[in-house]
Amino acid sequence: MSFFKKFFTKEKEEDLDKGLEKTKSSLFSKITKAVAGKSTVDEGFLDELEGILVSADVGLETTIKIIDRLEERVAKDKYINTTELNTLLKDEIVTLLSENRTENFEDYVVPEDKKPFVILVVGVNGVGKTTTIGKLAHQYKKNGYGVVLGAGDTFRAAAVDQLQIWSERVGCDFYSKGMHSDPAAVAFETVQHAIKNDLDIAIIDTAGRLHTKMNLMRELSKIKRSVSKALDGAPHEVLLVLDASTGQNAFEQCSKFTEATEVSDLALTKLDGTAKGGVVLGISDQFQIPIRYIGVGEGIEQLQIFNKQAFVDSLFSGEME
Ligand SMILES: Nc1nc2c(ncn2[C@@H]2O[C@H](COP(=O)(O)OP(=O)(O)OP(=O)(O)O)[C@@H](O)[C@H]2O)c(=O)[nH]1
Repeated sequence: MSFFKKFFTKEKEEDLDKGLEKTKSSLFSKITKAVAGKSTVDEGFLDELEGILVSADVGLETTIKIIDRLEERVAKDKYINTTELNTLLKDEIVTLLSENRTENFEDYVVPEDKKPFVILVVGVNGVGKTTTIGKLAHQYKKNGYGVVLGAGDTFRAAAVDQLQIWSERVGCDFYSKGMHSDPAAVAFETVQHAIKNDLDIAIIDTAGRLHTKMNLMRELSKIKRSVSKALDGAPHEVLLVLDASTGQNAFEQCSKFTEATEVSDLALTKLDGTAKGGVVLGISDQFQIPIRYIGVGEGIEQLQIFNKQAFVDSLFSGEME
């Protein structure tokens, strides 16, 4: 059985379909309507498509890329009926996602030679950072890993408390030095805690305040330095969490964080509550950082490993019949 079939259960597929409903009805049903009955791809259609993609927060640059490619393919392949055009569009979107190193990765697994595997989670307040950390810890625990959560967002009492609640819910370790403690010290000691207790994974929360780029840069590099002092080669993953429903704001945050630190992976949350699912395409294209996870609901199981084919299939599903 292929990985895709084994891992992508019926339940997950339904979650994804439901999670993408709003994007689907705003973005892709508009596309399908524009496509319907067309036998040539003319200027008018391309203009219409451009407008639809831009309004779904795909971003202008990425939209132009998609349109250009479509034009090229259509000229080359001497097109076309409606279903073929739809397939071409799907192909181009999957290709675009592949070019951005968004490879399908298999299950919640970390390399054996990196123990503890240290994940630094960054992003502004309210994007779903704590929830994403909790969901991640849950998945790793389910796969038999020992996990500790480090409360590195020490600026708000609620952040520390919420993380503790998640650790209790998941049944994993929790490390905190309380509110107003030095986040770099928390990060250092969380890694030490993992080493001492023979744990496999340390997931460290950070505050990610965006007041100035310099401050953010200083804060994150201090945390990174202290993590690498605790364990050579760590952090192994810097995960930036973005709220997909904020559309263009998510682009801006991604830009600020990637300027401030090296981000290795992205999680896009709250796709279920938004029609702006197009940001997935735009962000992965513009920043060339793999999208690793998508949040499709508040439930503990509703953090999915991003699968580009499943994503595109779901977006286009139920259309064109
Ligand atoms: N619908 C939906 N809600 C989500 C998702 N991810 C997180 N949320 C909700 O978003 C809200 C904010 O999530 P938090 O995890 O508290 O966000 P945070 O970034 O840690 O923000 P603070 O803790 O407020 O700093 C919560 O109500 C979550 O349940 C998602 O994928 N879908």
